[in-house]
Amino acid sequence: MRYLSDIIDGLAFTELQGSADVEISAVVFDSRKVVPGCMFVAVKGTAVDGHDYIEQAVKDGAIAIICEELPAHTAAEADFLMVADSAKALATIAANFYENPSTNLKLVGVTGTNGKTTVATLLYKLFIDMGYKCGLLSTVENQVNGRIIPSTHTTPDPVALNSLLADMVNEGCDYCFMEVSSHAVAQHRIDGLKFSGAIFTNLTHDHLDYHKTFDSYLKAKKAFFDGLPKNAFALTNADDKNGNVMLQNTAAHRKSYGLKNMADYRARIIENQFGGLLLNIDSEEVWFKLVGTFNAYNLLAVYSAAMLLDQDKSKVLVSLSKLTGAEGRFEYIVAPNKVIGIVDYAHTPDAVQNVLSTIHDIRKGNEKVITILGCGGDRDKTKRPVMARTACEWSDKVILTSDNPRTEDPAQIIKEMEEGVDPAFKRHTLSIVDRREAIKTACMLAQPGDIILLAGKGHEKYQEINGVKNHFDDMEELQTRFKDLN
Ligand SMILES: CC(=O)N[C@H]1[C@@H](OP(=O)(O)OP(=O)(O)OC[C@H]2O[C@@H](n3ccc(=O)[nH]c3=O)[C@H](O)[C@@H]2O)O[C@H](CO)[C@@H](O)[C@@H]1O[C@H](C)C(=O)N[C@@H](C)C(=O)N[C@H](CCC(=O)O)C(=O)O
Ligand SMILES: Nc1ncnc2c1ncn2[C@@H]1O[C@H](COP(=O)(O)OP(=O)(O)OP(=O)(O)O)[C@@H](O)[C@H]1O
Ligand SMILES: N[C@H](CCC[C@H](N)C(=O)O)C(=O)O
Ligand SMILES: [Mg+2]
Repeated sequence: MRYLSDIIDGLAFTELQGSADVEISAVVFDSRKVVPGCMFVAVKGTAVDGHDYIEQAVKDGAIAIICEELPAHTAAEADFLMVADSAKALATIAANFYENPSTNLKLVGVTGTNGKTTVATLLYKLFIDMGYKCGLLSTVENQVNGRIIPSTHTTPDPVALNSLLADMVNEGCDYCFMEVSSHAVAQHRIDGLKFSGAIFTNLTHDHLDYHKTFDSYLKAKKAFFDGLPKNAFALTNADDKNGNVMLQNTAAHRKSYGLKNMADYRARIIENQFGGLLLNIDSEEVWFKLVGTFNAYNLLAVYSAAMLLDQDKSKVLVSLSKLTGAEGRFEYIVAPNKVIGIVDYAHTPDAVQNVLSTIHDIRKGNEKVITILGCGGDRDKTKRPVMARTACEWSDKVILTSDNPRTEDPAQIIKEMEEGVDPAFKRHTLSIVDRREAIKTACMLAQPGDIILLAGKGHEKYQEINGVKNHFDDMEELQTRFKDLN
């Protein structure tokens, strides 16, 4: 049990109705989750306004209300606190409620368009392998020192986030590695946290439906760095066009990594094969299990962060060389007839280009590349034709299909992707709405040695259609089809 006075510590509020220092049973920001004795934080969202649910929350037992505007009728049963920004207040309150767990472990956040899950997961696996107790907050899953807690978002909401961090502290974790999405920064989900370090991977086209312009997407990422304390490290990618922007206004120690430009930590690719990468990393030659130039960046980011966290160089390199990446990122299987199938989470134009250029770099001869690609519904529409065009430029055949249509018409999404296909390439593309059928068709078309890239859904175990998540697993589908390829 926590007292109201504890959980509003540090909060600027402008009006208070009721003054009793009551016990608060929970902090909730969704009226449907109100429990007796809780505090309800009314947040203005993208779809509805939490202020419209205050009355319901009080009826259901909320005894303290945080809001930006007082409702017309303020029930006497509850305390009302007015704040300038409820989303920001929620972050402070959630951190206070769980006794500021981020101050009791070393928290490292990873941001960027692509590579967050890979970098955070590798850091988690690396530090576990080196004997530390750790936590992970990622798109694929959350982990509290080996215990898996399913994840619903790339970065959880402030209450879930602080609750998970508190579990990590209670279980003795030394470190937590987490992904920081641009939505999380913009919605202040991370505002109550104290970071020991931040890592920037890259910035390319995504989420313009939400941020509207590339510049405001960039500013959301930068705001994460702007908020770092001065004893943290701010590690950026020196080869990314916007890498230095991240460091412009941060109080933290500025560090960089890169393969091309001058940087504090440097690496060079010596070999890039299906079996892995041979890198010269900080003057040591090491084989890694991950594949592709983009993973050279991810590995270097992980190595650099480990150095900034004062770890032993050779111990780090030995451990890192044994590790595999995150589930659903460039995972491949080979059929009995030698067709290769790759499952990858590429769902941005840059990721599609990276994964396909990697396939080109590492294929042995002139094997054909068949790409199966869809685009998510209720997400950035402007990336659809670009992703399709990129896939066509780098493949011999492309099958356009569904990703997670969500509430959109899947045929319409495919139509918007088709806009990006060069007329000369049209005869090499097929549009098949049913993803299972698309996979089946690719398997029928592939000749021994050919490579099928199944892009966009990676680790996901479902396909979301009209609010319903039906079981669907790209790797499972591929394995079923591959059994019959003799
Ligand atoms: C667009 C977006 O990011 N939306 C997030 C946002 O919800 P919202 O602003 O739409 O909320 P809303 O539905 O308008 O409701 C406003 C408020 O009223 C409350 N409410 C609502 C209804 C009700 O009956 N009672 C009630 O109290 C809600 O709890 C909320 O507090 O805040 C919610 C709580 O934190 C999130 O769950 C929700 O994520 C939605 C489901 C989502 O799909 N988000 C995606 C886009 C996202 O966040 N993605 C990033 C990853 C991107 C990447 O990997 O690059 C992520 O971090 O996962
Ligand atoms: N450093 C990188 N640069 C460019 N592309 C990358 C990089 N790392 C991974 N990718 C590509 O992006 C895909 C997604 O990678 P990952 O899941 O690590 O990124 P993410 O930033 O966590 O994505 P999300 O925003 O969905 O959480 C991979 O499957 C791969 O195709
Ligand atoms: N974190 C990303 C994941 C996209 C994955 C893709 N399969 C899709 O559904 O669009 C998002 O929410 O935009
Ligand atoms: Mg991720």
